[in-house]
Amino acid sequence: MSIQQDIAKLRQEIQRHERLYYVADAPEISDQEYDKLLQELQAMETAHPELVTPDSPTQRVGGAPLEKFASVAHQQPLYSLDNAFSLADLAEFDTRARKGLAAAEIEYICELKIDGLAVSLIYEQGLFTLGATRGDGKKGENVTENLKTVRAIPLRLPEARDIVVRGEIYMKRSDFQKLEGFANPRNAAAGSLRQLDPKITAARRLDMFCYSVLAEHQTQEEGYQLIQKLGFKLNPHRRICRGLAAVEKYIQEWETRRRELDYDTDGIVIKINSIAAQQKLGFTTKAPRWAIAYKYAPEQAVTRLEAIDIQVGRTGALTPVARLTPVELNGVIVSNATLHNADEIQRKDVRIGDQVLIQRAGEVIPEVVSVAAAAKQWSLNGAVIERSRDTEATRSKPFIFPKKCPVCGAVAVKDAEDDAVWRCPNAECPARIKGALKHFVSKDAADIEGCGEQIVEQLNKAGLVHNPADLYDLKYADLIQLERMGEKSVSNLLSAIEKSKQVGLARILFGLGIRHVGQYVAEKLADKYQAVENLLAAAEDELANTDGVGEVVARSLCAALQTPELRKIISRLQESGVVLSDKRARLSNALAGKTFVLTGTLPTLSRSEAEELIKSHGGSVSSSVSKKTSYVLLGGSPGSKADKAKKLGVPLIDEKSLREML
Ligand SMILES: NC(=O)c1ccc[n+]([C@@H]2O[C@H](COP(=O)([O-])OP(=O)(O)OC[C@H]3O[C@@H](n4cnc5c(N)ncnc54)[C@H](O)[C@@H]3O)[C@@H](O)[C@H]2O)c1
Ligand SMILES: [Zn+2]
Repeated sequence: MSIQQDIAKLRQEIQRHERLYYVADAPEISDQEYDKLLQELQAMETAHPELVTPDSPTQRVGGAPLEKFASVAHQQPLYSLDNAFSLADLAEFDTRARKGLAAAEIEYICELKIDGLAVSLIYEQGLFTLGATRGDGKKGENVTENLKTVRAIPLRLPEARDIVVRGEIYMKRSDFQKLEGFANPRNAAAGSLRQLDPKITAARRLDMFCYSVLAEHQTQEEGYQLIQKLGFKLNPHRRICRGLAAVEKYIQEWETRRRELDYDTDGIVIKINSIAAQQKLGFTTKAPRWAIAYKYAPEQAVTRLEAIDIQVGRTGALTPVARLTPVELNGVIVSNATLHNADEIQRKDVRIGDQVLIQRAGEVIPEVVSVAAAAKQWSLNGAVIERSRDTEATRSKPFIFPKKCPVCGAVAVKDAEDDAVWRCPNAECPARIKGALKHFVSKDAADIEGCGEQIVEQLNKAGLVHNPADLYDLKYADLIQLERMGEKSVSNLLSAIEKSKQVGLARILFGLGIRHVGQYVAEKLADKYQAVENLLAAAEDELANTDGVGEVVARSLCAALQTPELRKIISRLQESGVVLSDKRARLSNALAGKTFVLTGTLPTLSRSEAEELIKSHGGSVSSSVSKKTSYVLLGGSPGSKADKAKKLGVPLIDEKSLREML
């Protein structure tokens, strides 16, 4: 084959993966595999510059916009970023930039590279009027209605100005774990943002960090401070680094620290801080010359796949998990890896007994990347691993995805033909019951402290708890007989259960695990209906008219509320004294009569948690500082509210002092 044909073939292959990734939100290969293909193409084109075409993946950004949304032309293109896969690549970038700017040392700003998808937000006279995905960089999809459900996006700014802000939409790991069926949080974020029904987007709780603003300012950091003051959310971990050595230090520091974050990152973005310098260097067809993305190498290891277990979640989703011969992956012994779903197993042709390559990129749970039979050989840290499948001694067996739920034996079903996830449809399935109980007691729902996975299992196994209502019938005499339960733990558990009666309608509604009723929808319903009786009496079309609830949600909710099982549980909860009205649980009156204004990021509480905490102790929360404000609760990188408070002499307190007041 000629080099020309080789290049054409590789381009086609890359373009196919781009369509799968950007358009279908269903990548077939990992990002690292994709990056490798792109690097290969880049190397071939560098050797044969005459063969570069304008439509080559090395020359253009992203994927085509989906047709189901209206297309939006970006006023200024949304670029991609060039990559550095090593410190040597980075040094080259620094040298080039210093030459271009005739500078001895450059002031950079280093940021985490959030693994989500880029969007552009347009404000006119302070009003959020248009939000679009990046698309192919020049044209994106109009997803304004969906973006309006993202709480981190202000709908109106404190000033009536025209401004364009860009950033990354992402899904928190903790929220991703509550979902089933997506490969990773990025995928889930992209799939959630590109829903035709904004109510579904709302239920998924997306978040956003901003990283660019088209406005007048001298430095990148100044731009950030400007938009932070306007109420946008910025990642707090950015840092100004003077010179290459400082950048390298930042990169090293975050290599491990990023694991502690509640969101995936796939590298570090290094930008030149001065806007004048940025303008001087400009852009290539694909990316700015004044910024680069440093990508961390994924941690990989090779081991044997011993078995594939099927886990059954609370919604019945059957998730395959690989049991591995324990192996060390960057200091941690790993014995499980996710296989996502049946289609993934088939696509990768993963078989029991295979040597498998596992890796952990930004995420917490490692995944199976490929099997030895598919990649003829791998070289890993210098060692070459040969394929092993077909010798007599290591013959591996294809995995046949079970047609039945492995726990209860019910025949598995799919919600839709093209759905990748098989589900157990049996509401009485023990695995689903346990999953549902764990969900009910969890932090965002009834928040029964100390009632972890083990206790739930124990209570269920002992035949004491079958559904949420049973929890409130538990007696001291029942619990004290359980293994490992002393007097102290029994009374702690009982008082935690007692306390949970006051969490209010929204959380209990969420905790009941009704399909499509996430935290957001539950809050909207509680707001509108105030008491569970009103909700039970509501007709489907009335429910569908609720802010935040659409037809799909209303139908599933209405059907669920009609079932005698759920009605019974609700009435039993009520009889037990569980508050099923929106009256916020009053924990104390410590803050009665006090008004708080929140600004900046708090160390341990999210903004809504802080509001909740203040209200539950009798305080109130207001959005702007005035003479009537009692306290301004101050977090990291605060906005203009802090300045205003100082001017008016309103006391500033931190999270710790708030807790002390309680
Ligand atoms: N698996 C596949 O089949 C497949 C296919 C295509 C693309 N991909 C992956 O998609 C990515 C390439 O696409 P890309 O063009 O979006 O490039 P990129 O993700 O490497 O870099 C550009 C993007 O980084 C994001 N970003 C995150 N934090 C940022 C910050 N602080 N400042 C600026 N930007 C920030 C922005 O969305 C920006 O558009 C790669 O990770 C690639 O592996 C994978
Ligand atoms: Zn089952």
